[in-house]
This record gives sequence, structure tokens and C-alpha cells, in this order.
Amino acid sequence: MPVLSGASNVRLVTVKDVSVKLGGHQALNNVSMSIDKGEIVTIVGPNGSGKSTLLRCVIGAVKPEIGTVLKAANLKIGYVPQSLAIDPTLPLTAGRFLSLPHRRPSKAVADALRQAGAEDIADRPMSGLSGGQFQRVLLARALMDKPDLLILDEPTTGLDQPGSADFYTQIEQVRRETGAAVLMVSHELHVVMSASDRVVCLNGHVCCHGSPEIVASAPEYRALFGTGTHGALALYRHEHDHHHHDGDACDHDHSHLESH
Ligand SMILES: Nc1ncnc2c1ncn2[C@@H]1O[C@H](COP(=O)(O)OP(=O)(O)OP(=O)(O)O)[C@@H](O)[C@H]1O
Repeated sequence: MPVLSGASNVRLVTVKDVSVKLGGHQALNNVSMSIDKGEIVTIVGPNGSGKSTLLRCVIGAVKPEIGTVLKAANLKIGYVPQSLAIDPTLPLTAGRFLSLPHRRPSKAVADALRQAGAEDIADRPMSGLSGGQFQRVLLARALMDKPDLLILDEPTTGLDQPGSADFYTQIEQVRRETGAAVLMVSHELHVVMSASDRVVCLNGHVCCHGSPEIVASAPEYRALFGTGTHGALALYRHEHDHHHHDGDACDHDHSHLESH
């Protein structure tokens, strides 16, 4: 099994039988999943499969019409968006950006930047940062309030492959250091295979879930991701030569795929 470093069985979020309709479109259909303390859970799925909608349900921005989203008492969530538009004419340094909208103690700003691997760019203008540096500052901002759960919606959009890999390595380090659980959406299958404890494969409904290797070998996942799956699986096997037994669940019934 991938090591659930810092993970325990303390449940942070339970999504149970959630269905969401957006503008007449059934975005989520009877979706259940959970996140435990300290684990990294990644949601994969094709475009329009409801990944962002599921994140928004967990955050509380979308209310399910059916089903429930239960959260641990006083759960603190830090959200890292895909990107953020910032007026390039604003003379705003990365450190100052973390002190918006209200002033923060400089130690808290410095700690968050360090945890996000961005301590050396505190005094640099936001408009001059590279894509990877910019995402680290967004990560630092999400860490300011010491969240129990970090939620990231395709945070490496626009980064090249090494930049994405570096960013996800940083996420694993944040998890190790802070013990925060991570729920993220990613299109980068190789990253999903190496950096997640559990993967949820979504296509309106949950096609398949479990450890990365179990999901990668599931027919539902292969049907959705085609040949890309094989490369990801090969890489995963190469890097993680071990077996999976417990705790994984894959629905091998194809019948529900046809209904969506
Ligand atoms: N306000 C809306 N009205 C109608 N349909 C919507 C609305 N918002 C989202 N949808 C639809 O709901 C579905 C799920 O959207 P969602 O953004 O959750 O998918 P996603 O898996 O995150 O997609 P992507 O990978 O492209 O970001 C999509 O088909 C989308 O077009």
C-alpha cells in the first residue's frame, strides 16, 4: 500500500449519496466518498465529469439536492484555485498578497511561504512570478489559517511537466509537515499514480475508487482514459513495486456506465 503518512482513521469529510443538478444538467449522480485525516485523495475524470462540482460540494459552495456532505466539527479548509487574475499594474509583493484582505503577522506570512516552498520570493512582485512560483504563493495563502484539509482544483494548469511534478512534491511535503489532508483534482495521471493515497474516478457517478494501482487497472478507468492509462500504470508499477489488498473498492459492473 502507499504509505498514509500521518494518516489516521479520523474522518474529516463524508460525502454520501450526493446528487447535484446544475441548470438542468445532472452534474453529480449518487456520489459517495470520504476523506480521512492526513490522506491525499485525488479526483480524476474526463472534462465535465463533475470534479469541480464535487469539490464545491465539499467546500459548501454547492448544496446537493439529494444526499449529504458531513464535515468534522470546526474543520478548516484551505482552497487553492486553478489560478487567480491579479491586476499586473498593482505593485503587490507575494508577502503583501498574503496579508490581504487583512493584515497578518509577518511570522505567519513567513511560515506559510516557507511551507509552500516560496520563502525566497516574499519580496517579489506578484506580476513577475513564474507560474510555479505563483501557485506556491496561492498554496501559501491557503495554508495561512492552518487548514485540516487542503482543496486544490487542478492547481498545476499551465505549468510544464517538471513544474507540475515539483508542485505536487511540495504538496506531499506540506502534508508531511502540517498533517493536512489533501483533496485535489488532477488531469496528470502520472502524478495521480505516484502522489495519491486514494483515487476517485468520476464520470458524473463514481466509476471506480481505491488505491492508485487498483483504479488504474480498473476497466472503467481504462475505458475513460484509454491508452494514457497504460503509460501511467507502467510508471506507477515501475516506481511502486508492491501489492494491494485491503481497503480498495472497484465497481466492475459496466452497466451503469451506459446510463451517463
Ligand atoms: N451552471 C451550470 N448550468 C448548467 N450546467 C452546468 C453548470 N455548471 C456546470 N455545469 C455542467 O456540469 C458538468 C460538471 O461540471 P464540472 O465543472 O464539475 O466538471 P469538471 O469535471 O470539473 O470539468 P473540467 O475537467 O472540464 O474542469 C459539466 O457538464 C458542466 O457543463
